[in-house]
Amino acid sequence: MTEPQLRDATLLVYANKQDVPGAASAAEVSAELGLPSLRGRTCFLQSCVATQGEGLYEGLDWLSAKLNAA
Ligand SMILES: Nc1nc2c(ncn2[C@@H]2O[C@H](COP(=O)(O)OP(=O)(O)OP(=O)(O)O)[C@@H](O)[C@H]2O)c(=O)[nH]1
Repeated sequence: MTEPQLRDATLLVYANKQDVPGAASAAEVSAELGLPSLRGRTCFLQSCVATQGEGLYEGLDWLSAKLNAA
């Protein structure tokens, strides 16, 4: 995401399997990916439990809003 060619990219990251004991938290995933240090980039990390559908639409709603605004 730091590459100049990706300056207009929109990135949605799912931190999945939040129901699994010991799963990396959303904050841990974000830190591991270096998202907090990204400047001037459009990205969002959504925690989710894919098998139960939790968090999926929230992430897609964010993505949809960003793409519609672009
Ligand atoms: N408990 C739990 N299991 C999940 C979740 N999402 C996916 N799984 C399970 O994880 C297994 C692997 O799912 P895949 O869709 O094959 O994902 P993958 O990327 O190929 O494999 P992984 O790296 O294990 O996620 C399947 O048994 C899924 O049912 C979740 O949110 N919670």
